[in-house]
Amino acid sequence: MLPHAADDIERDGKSLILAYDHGLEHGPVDFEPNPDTADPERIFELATHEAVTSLAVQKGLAEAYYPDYEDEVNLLLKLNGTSNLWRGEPDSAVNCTAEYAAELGADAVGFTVYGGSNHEVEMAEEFREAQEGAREHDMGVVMWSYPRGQGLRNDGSPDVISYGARLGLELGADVVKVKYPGSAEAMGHAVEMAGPADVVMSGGTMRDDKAFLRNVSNAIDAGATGIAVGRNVFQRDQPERILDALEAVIFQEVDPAEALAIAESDD
Ligand SMILES: O=P(O)(O)OC[C@H]1O[C@](O)(COP(=O)(O)O)[C@@H](O)[C@@H]1O
Repeated sequence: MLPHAADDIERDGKSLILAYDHGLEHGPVDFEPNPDTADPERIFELATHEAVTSLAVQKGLAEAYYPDYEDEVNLLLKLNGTSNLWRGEPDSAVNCTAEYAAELGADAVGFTVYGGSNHEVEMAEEFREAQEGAREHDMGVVMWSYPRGQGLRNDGSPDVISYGARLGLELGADVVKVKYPGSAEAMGHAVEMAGPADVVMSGGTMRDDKAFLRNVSNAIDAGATGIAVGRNVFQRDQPERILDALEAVIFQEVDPAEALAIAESDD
């Protein structure tokens, strides 16, 4: 087996990926709850929090901001992305090569694959190029494995999410990012299907602290190695506080209630 290529974006085998590709994927609406977060500088600063094992951004933000943060932040460069202005069958334009990601100092590359979309075949071919390019440059590969498309009735069902986790393993990802399937049991199945690939849960839309941390804790108990989270951190009034709590849940495997108490005592 290949040496674990994702070590550079993990801490003790666990990850907290701070995702900040929302300006492309969803647009400015995602910054409205916490307007300061429209400024990428705020998020690069946030990514220096010790809980964060990598920051996932698109090429444009990496070019503009990463040179000032390369000593403090691990870069996970997304190589494809789509805007919310696109109304077609799920697809994602490749906007960066693995070679250029390496030139920008990336520790790993990120790539979205919409299994089940009418564009699945070309997306898998594009992923091949990204994955093999990453191997040449010793960068880890993180797949955003989000099955969806007109042929899929329930893209949030545990079976579909487990299939997405397996796609990551089959196509050569080191880390597969999947939506939380709703229970620890279902997450455990996804983890099992991913075999040696690590599975991280996606953050999702804003939840209250306890419900959110409970899902993360269940995912960790089920064998997930962490989370890739955006809105559930940066849309909060105090993003650092939830990072403190996530650090306790993910890396110390502390119960969510205790993790929140720790975060409050740090205020
Ligand atoms: O395609 P969707 O479901 O709208 O979500 C895409 C977004 O979700 C993520 O995968 C995770 O972000 P969140 O934690 O905010 O859900 C982002 O990287 C991406 O922008």
